Amino acid sequence: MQKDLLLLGSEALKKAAINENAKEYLMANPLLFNVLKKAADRYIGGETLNETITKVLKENEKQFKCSIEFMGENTSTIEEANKATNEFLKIIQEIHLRSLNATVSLDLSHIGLAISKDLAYENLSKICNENPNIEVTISAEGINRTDNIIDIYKKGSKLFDNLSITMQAYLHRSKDDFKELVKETGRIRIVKGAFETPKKLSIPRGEELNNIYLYYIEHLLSNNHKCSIATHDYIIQQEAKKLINLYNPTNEMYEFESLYGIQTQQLINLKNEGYNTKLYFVYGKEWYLYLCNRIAEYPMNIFRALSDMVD
Ligand SMILES: Cc1cc2nc3c(=O)[nH]c(=O)nc-3n(C[C@H](O)[C@H](O)[C@H](O)COP(=O)(O)OP(=O)(O)OC[C@H]3O[C@@H](n4cnc5c(N)ncnc54)[C@H](O)[C@@H]3O)c2cc1C
Repeated sequence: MQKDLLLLGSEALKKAAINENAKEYLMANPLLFNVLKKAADRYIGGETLNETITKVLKENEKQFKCSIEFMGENTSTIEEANKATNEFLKIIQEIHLRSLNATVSLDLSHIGLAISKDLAYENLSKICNENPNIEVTISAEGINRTDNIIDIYKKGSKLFDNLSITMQAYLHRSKDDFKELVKETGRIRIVKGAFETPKKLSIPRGEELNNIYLYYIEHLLSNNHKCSIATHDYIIQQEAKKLINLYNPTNEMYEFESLYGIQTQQLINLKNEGYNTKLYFVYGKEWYLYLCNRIAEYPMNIFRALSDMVD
């Protein structure tokens, strides 16, 4: 009964997240905006890069490496895609200027993929070129974009050593994609996968998915290929620790990566045990969708959000 109610709440949030009218109404209402923003603050760097840098500096002091993303996707005009690209360039400049222990993450559809593959590649090239010492990781998006994302990654990898990619373990096609991705030297971030995908194309949450996730991680660690273990799943983290202890990779070869504000204690424990850890920060004005998604994927978070709102 309780589970049904939580699932119902989760479905409602997923709908609310993509309902433009609801979003506009909430954003235009200062009272609601402030209350929701309080709940979002747990999960985001802030609305601006400066706010995020303040949080990143704090986490760096605690020995967490960080990843920074200016949130957004599906940009529909060249002007917006170029504007987003400039923001990513600014992130890279600030990382360098302030000596942050941080990298950059981005959605290719934020910098032009929804308009054209060439535009996305051109903008990605500018971002990678800005500072070859700062890693740039391409996120995984909906399955309709996977081919283009992999093509762009492969092309970019020939020129940029600082380019990395994210692969979704839940997609059946990833077994083949993986064989292609390991031919390049960039870090492969393994995630379970967040997008709604037809059942026949993906593996649901459960043991089969955890096993394939760990198969990818073991393959990467045993072949000395850079990887990121990007999950909040306690069991996977524990199993990955065993693999790290077995293959003994050097520091830069692996990292445990979590989204800021989610199961942080697990990441703190990993760090205290001596493993490399990284926190993923997103920032920007589009936090409403991000907040809804973080609650919808783990409905118990609704109670945390309520508590944040009245705090
Ligand atoms: C660094 C990073 C980058 C990512 N990039 C992408 C990407 O590019 N493309 C993409 O499709 N997905 C991406 N994701 C999201 C990912 O695909 C999963 O949807 C997300 O990580 C939740 O799955 P999980 O591995 O934690 O396992 P799940 O099986 O979903 O959850 C396992 C356990 O983790 C905890 N947990 C999970 N989510 C939450 C939450 N919101 N709040 C509290 N506890 C939670 C719970 O204890 C849960 O039982 C990324 C995730 C991370 C950490």
